[in-house]
Amino acid sequence: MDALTPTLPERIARARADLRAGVPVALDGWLALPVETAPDDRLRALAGMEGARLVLTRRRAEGLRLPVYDGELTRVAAGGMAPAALRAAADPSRDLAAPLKGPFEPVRGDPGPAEAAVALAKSAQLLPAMLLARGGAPGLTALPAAEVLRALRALPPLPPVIAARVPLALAERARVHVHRPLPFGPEHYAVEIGDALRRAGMGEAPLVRLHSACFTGDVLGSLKCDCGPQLAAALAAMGEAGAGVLLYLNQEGRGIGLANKMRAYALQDQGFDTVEANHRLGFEDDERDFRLGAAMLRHLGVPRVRLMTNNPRKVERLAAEGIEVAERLPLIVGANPRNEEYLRVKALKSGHVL
Ligand SMILES: Nc1nc2c(ncn2[C@@H]2O[C@H](COP(=O)(O)OP(=O)(O)OP(=O)(O)O)[C@@H](O)[C@H]2O)c(=O)[nH]1
Ligand SMILES: [Zn+2]
Repeated sequence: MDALTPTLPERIARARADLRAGVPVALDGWLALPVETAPDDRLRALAGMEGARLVLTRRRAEGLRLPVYDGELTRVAAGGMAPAALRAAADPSRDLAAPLKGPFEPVRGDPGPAEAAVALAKSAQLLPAMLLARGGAPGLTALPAAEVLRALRALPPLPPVIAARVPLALAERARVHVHRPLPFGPEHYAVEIGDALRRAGMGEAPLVRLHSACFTGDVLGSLKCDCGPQLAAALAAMGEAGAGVLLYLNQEGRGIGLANKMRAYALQDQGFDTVEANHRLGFEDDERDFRLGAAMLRHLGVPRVRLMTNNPRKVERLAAEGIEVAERLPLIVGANPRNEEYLRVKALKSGHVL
């Protein structure tokens, strides 16, 4: 392969853009099309092709009361299925409007590229519902399914691009570092407070916060969660200590993206809790990859941390990646009557320590 030929990770980046644009991707002789973004005529065309099937996650299948799955996926025959029926099966925020779905006929046997197709949809932050059929078309991004799965599980290189001083109201001596995943993906930010990096170099364990993006909480001041107050309290504590590192990971909505988080909120308005809503959409309750945080800490030269979190999974994930968590500091702020239930469910179902 020469230097001008796109590598597999580069072709995967291109495939993610294709899927968001509603363009199918070719996987091992199959076409894979996301139900969420595909235009109706394209869904109809694929549903008319040989072997047409709808691939959903087990989570979504459970929501549809479809007790047919192999492993984490469900495949149902989709030959001739109308676009509206496909969309209703894919998108539970339509469950109230379109309560009657099916009957569905399970597809068994060789799963083909089903798993890679769903993994690509998730990595494009689309609903994990893919229409598959045998065939090809000119001009499509073509990928080998098994290698796609391996590549999507791997941690991308996350080099720092640039850093500059940004004095903050809560911590005047602050620098913002931008880290950019290669070849392509959302950038993540490290906010360095005071002389945290110098002190880390001398063996001290600085205050560290792994914060996941929450547009509604961080920017709008939403009362549905505790993100905004946690962000402010972490920065204030670091400012006071004169040192700290806040990693701002662009994993909105626990990794499902803002559109899906709003779908989850719509389901929560119908009575589902934060975990159930994720499952109903076809996602796991937490789709974040905390290895990103560890990679950024390694780049910054911070091997030991005092981690501000109530989430034991963050401690475990960092430790598994070789970052020593010298201490876990609880970060309990921002409780209010509107997020009482949300915090209770996180403690009950996601193991958060209150
Ligand atoms: N899918 C989904 N995401 C949510 C919901 N409420 C908040 N979030 C997201 O949850 C994440 C909260 O992140 P953090 O505060 O870093 O993590 P945490 O797991 O609560 O752990 P600690 O705050 O460290 O104790 C953000 O990405 C929010 O956008 C929800 O109801 N559904
Ligand atoms: Zn939030």
